Amino acid sequence: MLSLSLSLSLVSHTSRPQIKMTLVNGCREESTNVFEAGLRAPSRRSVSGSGGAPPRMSNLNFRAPQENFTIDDFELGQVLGVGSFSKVVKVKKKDTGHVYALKIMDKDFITKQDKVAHVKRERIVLDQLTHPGIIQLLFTFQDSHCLYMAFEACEGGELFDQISRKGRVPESDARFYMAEIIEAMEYMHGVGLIHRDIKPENLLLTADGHVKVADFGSIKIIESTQIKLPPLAISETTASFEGTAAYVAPEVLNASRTTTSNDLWALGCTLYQMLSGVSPFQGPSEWLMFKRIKARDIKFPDYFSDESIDLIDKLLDLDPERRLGAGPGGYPALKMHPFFKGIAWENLREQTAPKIALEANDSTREGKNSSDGNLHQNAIQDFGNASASSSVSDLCAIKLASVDSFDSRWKELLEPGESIILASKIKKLRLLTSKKVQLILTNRPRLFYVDPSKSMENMKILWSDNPNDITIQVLNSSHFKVCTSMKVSSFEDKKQLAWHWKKAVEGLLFH
Ligand SMILES: Nc1ncnc2c1ncn2[C@@H]1O[C@H](COP(=O)(O)OP(=O)(O)OP(=O)(O)O)[C@@H](O)[C@H]1O
Repeated sequence: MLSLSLSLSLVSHTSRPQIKMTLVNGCREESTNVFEAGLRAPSRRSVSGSGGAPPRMSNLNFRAPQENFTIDDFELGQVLGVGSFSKVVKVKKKDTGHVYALKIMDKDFITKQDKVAHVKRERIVLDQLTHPGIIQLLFTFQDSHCLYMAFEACEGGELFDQISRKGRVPESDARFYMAEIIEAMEYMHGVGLIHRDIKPENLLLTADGHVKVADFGSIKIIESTQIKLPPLAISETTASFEGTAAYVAPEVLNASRTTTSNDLWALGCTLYQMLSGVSPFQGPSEWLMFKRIKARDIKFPDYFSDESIDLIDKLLDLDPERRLGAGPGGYPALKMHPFFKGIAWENLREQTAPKIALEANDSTREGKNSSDGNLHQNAIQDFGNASASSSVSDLCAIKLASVDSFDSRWKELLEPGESIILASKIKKLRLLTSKKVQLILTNRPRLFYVDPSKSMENMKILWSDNPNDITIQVLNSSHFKVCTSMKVSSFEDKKQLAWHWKKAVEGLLFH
């Protein structure tokens, strides 16, 4: 069993702040007791959508109950993901054996980061949503340090990881993922909710490969919404501007009214990224990315089919009112687009989803077909491994270690007991030139690089002595900076693993 103090320390590190934009209107909360009374929502009318009506919330009862559990009621497993202000860990309830994804948030940290409203909104909104394509909140609890939200576990990881691992998602797979995302978006928009952060990192896969939309902290509700939020939480959503730079719609940059159409733009970017491996408006800085978005400066690779180009083109319409799905034809028009030919919309969740690509070098899972249930079996077995391990950062390291392929040459560079967490051949950028180096992160922790064309002894250490003296600044999915008090070094990872580097380093901090 992992110690709680260890498991919570990582929460105080932001993992994606550089690309995530948040300009909330600054309401601070009087309390971090966001899971408690005062968030009473009156009962609602039923709503349309294939997931059925949100539950009625009479008399303050949350559908996902506030339990009196403690963290000791759970066996902790692997880290499933690290968010800007949370860590999500796979847990098993000791008495029932049920497995959940437990989102753990440090109360002090979310208060300091002004994220209380974000957490509260997510809790209240998720409680009212019922759709197979939306991550389900099951229960919450808290202790004096932390808030805990238990979700159904999406063992297949992020759609982002599938894109990274496959390089590009085959069009038939992208079609299926798109159909499932569209069904969930139709439901969300139908109940008057704008997600505002649709992107491959927030689209999670179940063990059998079906998509679920996650991360409802940035939502905004439209006037006719059927979602109930307490007055304070409503005001917090009206004067805010949130999202992720690469997927943000041009009208958002022009400070126009937020509409459901913003999510359709992000959906177009997501399809482009699935099919090409990269987002459509990449740029070395946010400013250049925004310039490209506003100019709709987009280039389609030769291998894109005509149908996919046409669909992306129509989702990335500069006019939000003409965007496919938002225009007069609404969702039916979007679903009838020729790209979706062959999709049987009526029973997507019963169909076999695309096969999940597992992490390279994952010997325990390799060769196993996710759809045969083995992934789930392995996930359960993870608890045994987790208990034997000494810290959450080790677990995070285990997850990240297999991101890139390792070469026995680098082992010569290690000290006894030291092992590689992440290694990749990437470009070290200088002012006018660049050179290819092997960047290596180890569990000591140590971050160094070597020039493979030169002697192995000639390693340059970027970080070793002071474990907390490092920040990884991600500029976009391929560019990042390693910042220590001594120097700043810039890198370009063509495999788009910038976020993996950040996650891997942060997984080693403060334990
Ligand atoms: N139910 C789940 N099952 C599996 N993994 C999950 C689940 N929920 C979240 N994760 C993983 O944890 C990561 C962080 O979760 P989440 O996005 O909810 O956190 P956050 O702190 O709100 O982050 P951010 O706002 O920066 O995206 C996700 O990107 C995902 O990889």
